[in-house]
Amino acid sequence: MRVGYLGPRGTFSEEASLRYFEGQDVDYHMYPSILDVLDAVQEQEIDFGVVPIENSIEGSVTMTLDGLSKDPDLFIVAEVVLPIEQNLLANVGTLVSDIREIWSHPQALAQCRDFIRGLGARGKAWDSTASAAAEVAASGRKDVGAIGNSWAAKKFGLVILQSNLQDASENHTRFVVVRREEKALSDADKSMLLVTLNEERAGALVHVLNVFAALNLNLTRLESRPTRKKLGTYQFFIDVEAGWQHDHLQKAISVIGTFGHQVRVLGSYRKSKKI
Ligand SMILES: O=C(O)C(=O)Cc1ccccc1
Repeated sequence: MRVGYLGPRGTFSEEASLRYFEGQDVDYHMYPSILDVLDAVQEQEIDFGVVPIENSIEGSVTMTLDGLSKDPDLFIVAEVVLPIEQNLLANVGTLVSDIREIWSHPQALAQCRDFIRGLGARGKAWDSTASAAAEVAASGRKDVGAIGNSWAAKKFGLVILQSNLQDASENHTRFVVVRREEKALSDADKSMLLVTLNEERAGALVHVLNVFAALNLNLTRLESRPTRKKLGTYQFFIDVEAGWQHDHLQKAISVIGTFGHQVRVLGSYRKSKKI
């Protein structure tokens, strides 16, 4: 089975993939961006893609949400929640006080905003934490550092100047495992829906939410993203504690449909246990 994730070696996405597929016969493929992973699933270059979707400090990975909403063939079949420990990585001989720039993935920079400001350094965005680490190593510079996984330090010959430096000690990222065709798992106990309202009218969202409440369906997340059609218009990503085949969820989807709104099931899977 072919599994793709955001590379190069040493990303948090790699860690999530290895943990989720541990013990299985897997041929791993790395891609330079999250959108490339989703495209590769869509084009069936790989069977599964593993992408980050949400972080406890910084919130949604908007690139993933937008990629999922754009592509009607993608389906989430699992989630993996990983503890994230951010580290300051640098070339041997670098002093923390000499660091002027910190390179990393935007999610990692955001998780360490206070730390970076405290150093008086500037952040610079790369496609992944590990690509930032690789670039720091290749540059040989002693006035830059990278923020990332301790695995990346080993892979690129960097030293860890400081560990566990994210702005809140509790730091978890939820990754999702995506495949192309729908595969409804009979033991799924959680689903992700994408609701697009057909009109803007007072109470439209409340009516949708009331359907879930009336059917005793617990919502664990509600995230809005712009429709990209007009300022002030949104789509809603809704996580529900019920498998896709659950009677109540089927009923909710059909009732919301009768209101004229669009509902797409983005995935259905078993709730992750924290690793
Ligand atoms: O860049 C990485 O290592 C990723 O896998 C994306 C990411 C960045 C920060 C936290 C979790 C995932």
